[in-house]
Amino acid sequence: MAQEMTGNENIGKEELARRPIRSFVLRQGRLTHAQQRALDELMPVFGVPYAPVILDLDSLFGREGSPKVLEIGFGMGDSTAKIAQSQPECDFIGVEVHTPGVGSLLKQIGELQLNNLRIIQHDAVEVLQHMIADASLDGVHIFFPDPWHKKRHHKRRLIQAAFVKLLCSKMKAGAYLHVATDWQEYAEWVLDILQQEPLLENTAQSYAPKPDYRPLTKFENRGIKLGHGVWDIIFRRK
Ligand SMILES: C[S@@+](CC[C@H](N)C(=O)[O-])C[C@H]1O[C@@H](n2cnc3c(N)ncnc32)[C@H](O)[C@@H]1O
Repeated sequence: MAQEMTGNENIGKEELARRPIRSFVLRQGRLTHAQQRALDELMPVFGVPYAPVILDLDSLFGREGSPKVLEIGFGMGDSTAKIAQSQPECDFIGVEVHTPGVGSLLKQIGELQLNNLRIIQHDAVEVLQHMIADASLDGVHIFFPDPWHKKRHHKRRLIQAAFVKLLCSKMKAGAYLHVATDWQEYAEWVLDILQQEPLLENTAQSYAPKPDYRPLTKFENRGIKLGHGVWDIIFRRK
């Protein structure tokens, strides 16, 4: 995952100048038949269309008081599905822009019959701003966000001070924010930004041990065998 997306050439210079800086570049991904079928059949059931209207999360999941966890950038959704399956008492909202990933997670929702997971296919910044009520989240997962290695691309990194402030406003007191990355320099960047946010406190001295609920991805397993590191950073909302 410490692989930089190089799709900038897909965006016209004018468009780049006009639009706000985003943490992703939309690429045309190929869909498998199974992903397409899942999109056709399950998106109407488990997808929440983007609209600038605050969601009532209890009615979205049809139950009151269950912990609500938001995941940003779930990729192909393998960890998301495993976590939702292992924590049936929690409700999960996964946000991702990449269509094959959305299809992949919908397919897993169907196979595993997960009722505690909903998907929003849209920019997570706008979802947070316009769809998530203040102080409504019990947890936030951001696993392997695009590291945007090059210095001139650092402004595209999802984790920025203003974004963290936005997240804090949506988190309940005591809620957790869990970021994992395999890029050491991004880990240091994240740790530094989270430490500077007065509404957050670190749950560890610096990096946290990997909690059991975050599954080891195939990619991560391979990396560990090659001696590569993964850093978990877990802060709590005061
Ligand atoms: C490197 S991938 C990691 C995927 C997954 N979390 C994993 O661990 O395999 C980062 C993902 O974040 C998504 N992403 C980046 N910025 C986003 C945003 N602002 N809103 C929604 N998704 C975003 C990208 O589309 C990409 O799929």
